[in-house]
Amino acid sequence: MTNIAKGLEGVLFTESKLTFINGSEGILTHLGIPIQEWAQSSTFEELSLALLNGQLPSAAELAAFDAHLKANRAIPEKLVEEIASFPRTVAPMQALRTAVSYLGLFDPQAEETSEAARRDISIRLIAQFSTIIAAIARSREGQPVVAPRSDLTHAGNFLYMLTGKEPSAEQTRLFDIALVLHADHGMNASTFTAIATSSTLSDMYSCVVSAIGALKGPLHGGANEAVMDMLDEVGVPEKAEAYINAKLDAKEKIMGVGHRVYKYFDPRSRVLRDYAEVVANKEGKSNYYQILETIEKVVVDRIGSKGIYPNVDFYSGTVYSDLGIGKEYFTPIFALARISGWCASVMEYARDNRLLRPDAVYTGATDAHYVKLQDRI
Ligand SMILES: CC(=O)SCCNC(=O)CCNC(=O)[C@H](O)C(C)(C)COP(=O)(O)OP(=O)(O)OC[C@H]1O[C@@H](n2cnc3c(N)ncnc32)[C@H](O)[C@@H]1OP(=O)(O)O
Ligand SMILES: O=C([O-])CC(=O)C(=O)O
Repeated sequence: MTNIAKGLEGVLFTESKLTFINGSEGILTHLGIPIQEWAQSSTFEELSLALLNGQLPSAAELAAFDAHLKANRAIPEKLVEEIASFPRTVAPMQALRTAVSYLGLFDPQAEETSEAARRDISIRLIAQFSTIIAAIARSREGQPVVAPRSDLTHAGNFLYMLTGKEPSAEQTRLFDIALVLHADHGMNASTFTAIATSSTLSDMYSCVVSAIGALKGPLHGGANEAVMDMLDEVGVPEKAEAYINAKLDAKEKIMGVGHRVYKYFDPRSRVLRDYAEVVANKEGKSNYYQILETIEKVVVDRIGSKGIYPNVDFYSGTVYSDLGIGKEYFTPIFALARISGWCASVMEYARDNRLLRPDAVYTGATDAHYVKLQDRI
């Protein structure tokens, strides 16, 4: 019998020097450096450059990259107007997909696929995702779009554009850590989609637009918003245990748990849980954190033996929510971080490109013949 790798599980299709994951032990490294060290000591800007370059940057390289990002934060006025004209009912990820595609129309380099062009476009996309997502959020909330500032970090400037207020150093740092944790994750569905598009020698904007579409689904990046829906449905911590037991009894999936690669705790979920706990204890306010604690316990007790543990989406929403961000923007924020991984992975694959084209076992009709429309019953 032909072996089918359903969902391409375990299929190795390329080599990469960017990200390593040991799913059974819950280990994640970028360039060999543990994710906990990136979260503790680095910044989103530095990790993005390290992924694009395949090595840790020097101080001068990082300063030049940072300046380049800052200089590219603004988006065309026409795009701001277009975003403001989107119907309010449009989901932010729909808006992001359309806005990034539209942005490409203003980029004279958009159709170029040389390494140098891909790199220039990547830097612009990393910088401009932030401005686009903030503009989408402000417009949906009926508020004026806030122009980017060049004296703030990537994380700080995003929060500033989103809320119209300069964030505290603590808020900026927390958000920066969340961006670092989400920046890259090997051959996940959206990165794979970006690479599949790029493998046809298509352009960078097409790769990224395809990736946004893949990230949007609730089995991937959309799970962070779905977790928040679940928390709102549970309402109070006392109801969490019965709620999860009922879902599991009904063989329904719990959002924010389970992962194709991790069969143990996702290390990023541990970092985010620690921050969520600190915020909850300090502010004494987070019902959400207490509900998640209970859900985690029930899930690990009941289906941990199947390798189902909290993933990165499980605690990220509480962190964003503590920063005052609405749940509709959680998945675009995932994209705000993952754009670096998409671009770096596309560039890495493009250096040794081969068209991606898997196959299916044919199980349809054989020996059939065309029947004229009028003769069909
Ligand atoms: C950033 C990210 O993309 S991280 C993932 C975000 N997605 C989510 O949080 C959505 C919820 N999780 C899931 O749907 C899955 O765990 C996925 C899609 C992430 C990975 O799934 P897969 O590797 O395809 O595993 P699959 O869906 O085949 O499940 C395997 C078994 O685990 C169970 N399982 C998997 N995830 C869950 C879950 N979230 N809740 C309950 N049971 C689950 C399945 O029911 C199945 O059980 P069975 O063998 O008894 O039928
Ligand atoms: O790797 C995956 O399958 C999902 C993903 O993007 C992540 O966990 O960050």
